[in-house]
Parts: sequence; C-alpha cells; structure tokens
Amino acid sequence: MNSKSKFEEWKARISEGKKSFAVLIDPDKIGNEQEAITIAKHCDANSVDWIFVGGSLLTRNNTKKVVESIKATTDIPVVLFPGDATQVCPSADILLFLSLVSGRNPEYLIGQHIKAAPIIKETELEVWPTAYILVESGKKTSVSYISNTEPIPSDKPEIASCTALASEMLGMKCVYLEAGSGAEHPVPEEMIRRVRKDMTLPLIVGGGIRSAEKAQQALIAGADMIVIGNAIEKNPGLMTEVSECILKMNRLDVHQ
Ligand SMILES: CC(C)=CCC/C(C)=C/CC/C(C)=C/CC/C(C)=C/COP(=O)(O)OP(=O)(O)O
Ligand SMILES: O=P(O)(O)OC[C@@H](O)CO
Ligand SMILES: [Mg+2]
Repeated sequence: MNSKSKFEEWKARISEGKKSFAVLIDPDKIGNEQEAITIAKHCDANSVDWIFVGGSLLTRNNTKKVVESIKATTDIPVVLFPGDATQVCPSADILLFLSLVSGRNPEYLIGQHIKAAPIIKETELEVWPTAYILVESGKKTSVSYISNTEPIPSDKPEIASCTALASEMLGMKCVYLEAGSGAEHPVPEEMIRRVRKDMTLPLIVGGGIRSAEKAQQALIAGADMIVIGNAIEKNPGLMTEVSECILKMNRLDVHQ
C-alpha cells in the first residue's frame, strides 16, 4: 500500500498555493444525531475541506455518535480536535495531537498525551502532532479557563513566532494559532504574517472569525487552513459565503 496520508495530501495542496476551510462541530452544542447530519450535509454541499469535532469541556458523552453521524453522511475527513484524552474516538479519520505550547501547564503539554497514547495506538487514526498556540483575544475563553493557561498577548507576534519555531524544532508537524472559540477578536494578521514568515510548518488559524472577509484576511496573511465554529452555529449561511470566497481564492491562486 502506497496511498498518501491525509497530511501529505494537505501539504501537496499547500504547495500548490491552495487554502482550506474547516468547520468546527462542538458535540456539546449538538442535541441529537439529526442535527449532526444536517450540518454534515451542509458542509458537503459547500466544499468544506475538513470537519473538526471537539470541545474544551464535553458534558453530553455524544462525541462518538456525532462522529459516526458525520461519517455516515459525508466523505469530508473528520478531524478530532480534543480538549482532553477522553475525546479520542476511533471512528474519526485524523487526530490533532495538540500540545498547548503557549501555556505552562504540564497536563496540556504532555499529561493528557500519556493517557491518550495507548488508546490511540489501538486505532487507525492518523495522528498530526500539533503545536497549539493560544492568543489573547479580548475576553477569557473556554480553552484558557479549562486549561488553566495564559494566552500569548495579541500584540506580541514575536513571542508567537518563537513559540512556533521552537515547536518546529521539536518535531511538531503543524501549528494552530488559536484566538479561542467565540473570541472577541481573531488572531491579528500581523501575528499570522510573522509566524508564517519565521517557520515552515502548515498553519491553521481559528477563533473569532465571523465573516468571509476576516477568513480571507487570515488566509492572505499566511494561514493554510481556517477554522470556523461559533459564527456558523449562529448563521449557517456564512458557510456558503466563506467556502465561495476560498474557492475563488484557490481559482485565482491568490498568494500571500
Ligand atoms: C492529546 C490529546 C488526546 C488531547 C490534547 C488535549 C489538549 C492539550 C488540549 C488543549 C486545550 C483545550 C482545552 C483545547 C480545546 C480546543 C477546542 C476543541 C475548542 C472548541 O471550542 P470550545 O472551547 O469548546 O468553545 P465554546 O466555549 O464555544 O464551547
Ligand atoms: O468558534 P470559533 O470562534 O469560530 O473558533 C473556532 C476554533 O478555532 C475554536 O477552537
Ligand atoms: Mg465547547
């Protein structure tokens, strides 16, 4: 078997200058399987590239059902975006093996990973070691509160850049610049540009993106993938606007 991993496919897309769009489904906000199916159908109809599933704090014990409903509805790869080791689910395609490198809480740097590793080993999940960098965004976010970590100040792009560079040197495979779900302000463009310039890993950016314009700005600044959750929960029409905008960028081959 010599098939490319999803990660290699993504890197090939990036090398052609193509951007991608991920939609975040937080299982805590999904009432029943039909809701997950409806969102997955909507993603399918709108050229969404990845479906992220996860939350900082899950109270409904429904991640497996949500993942399986999505998998039964669409071929879009399902990417686990776990808040902790309990969110590992074998029926997904990919696992972001997040290490919260902006923080100094050992539990989120390596602790949850030790608990999850033997469970992940029993699955066929494709594991993406991901440097997860939380950036201050106006108000306290669930990620910051739950992880008991302080985000990087939004006016310190150099700290974000050194954190990303150190992550690359440590062997991480991608970087996720995160303002936090529902952030008041998304990650500043200047910070995205600086991180993009100083390291070579694929770059995911999310948190507080509420319009196609903001999505495009993050992508032009250097994000390879943007993630939207809250704004689409509130306005499902935004999914179409963002996917059309990204399809257009990819056709025009807009580079940063
Ligand atoms: C290695 C494994 C299995 C897990 C990693 C565990 C780590 C390091 C997690 C990082 C910190 C964390 C709590 C991340 C959660 C990210 C996430 C899925 C956010 C989604 O949004 P919410 O934070 O739930 O937003 P709401 O407040 O809108 O619900
Ligand atoms: O919900 P929003 O603010 O779009 O954030 C998405 C994601 O980056 C959060 O982890
Ligand atoms: Mg949540």
